[in-house]
Amino acid sequence: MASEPKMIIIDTDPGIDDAMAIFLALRSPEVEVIGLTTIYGNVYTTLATRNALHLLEVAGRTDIPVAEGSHVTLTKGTKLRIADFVHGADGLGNQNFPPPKGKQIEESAVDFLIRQAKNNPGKVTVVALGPLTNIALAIQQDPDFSKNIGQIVLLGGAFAVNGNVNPASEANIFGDPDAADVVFTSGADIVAIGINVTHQVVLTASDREKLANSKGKFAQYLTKILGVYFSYHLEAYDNTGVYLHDPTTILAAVDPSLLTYIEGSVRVQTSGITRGLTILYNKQKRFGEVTEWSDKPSVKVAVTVDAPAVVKLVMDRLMDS
Ligand SMILES: O=c1[nH]cnc2c1ncn2[C@@H]1O[C@H](CO)[C@@H](O)[C@H]1O
Repeated sequence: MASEPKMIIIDTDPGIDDAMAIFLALRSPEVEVIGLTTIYGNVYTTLATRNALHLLEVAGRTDIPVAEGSHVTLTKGTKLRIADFVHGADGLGNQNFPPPKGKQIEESAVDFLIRQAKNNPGKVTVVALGPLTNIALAIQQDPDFSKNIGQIVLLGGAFAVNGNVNPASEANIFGDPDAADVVFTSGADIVAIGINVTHQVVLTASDREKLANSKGKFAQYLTKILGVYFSYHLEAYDNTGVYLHDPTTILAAVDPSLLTYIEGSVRVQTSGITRGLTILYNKQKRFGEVTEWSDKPSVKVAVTVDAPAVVKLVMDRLMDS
């Protein structure tokens, strides 16, 4: 294990699986969470900030700053698609938690991301668990951001499989396809974890039972909020388990060897019925014409995952808390 933990910023829209992911990161000695930045997606940004503060209070980690992110898409769109039907109206399984005592920092998420990357060049990993608006804004506002940021590990895309918003599009990319295209073509070191991979990582009803029976503080909390997430998976997929999208993405940052990757350039469809579609060009053919695909930087896209190892790590770390 590396002696110095990797600094990570989690860009998040909590979210039930975000809550699991944040707790998992806090229980992972390989990484040090230096901040949470918030975004819309599972909830609106204001509620994402409130939930991020609440989760840090539950974890006893109010030393970690929360910076509030964008309320609108990169193109200033305000018609957001919020997945309250997946996570509950409060984003955390309709539990009526009290409002957090703490507040977000004055600095915006974008300024926080830019500053942390600049102060620690090559050292900070952003784990992006929602739509990519904040990251795209950082790239646009600071020409050095793509170089300064160590790595961007993002949950997004449906590579050669159907989406979860519609057959074409995965939710985080659909939330801001313009931002996603900016990020994928930025030249930063990018690892994309799509639902082609996260749909293989399932927490079963019996795993949930184990969480419920363990004494872990995080396990106890998650047992309460997971109900809504389980109901949604049963209703939408006839699945008695739930997909561990966000926890898998955190573990890709913690231990990249849990997954395998292919490299190529990724572009995102930004309009029409395939809006949000992610296409990987594996660069095996040299096309004659110069197009919007030519000379785009390569990124890594996850293709396989050691699902049993991921589920075991998630369970072990959440129960031992
Ligand atoms: O059917 C869905 N619609 C919208 N969002 C979803 C759905 N299923 C899961 N997520 C949320 O979107 C991310 C993965 O795409 C995850 O954060 C998950 O919580």
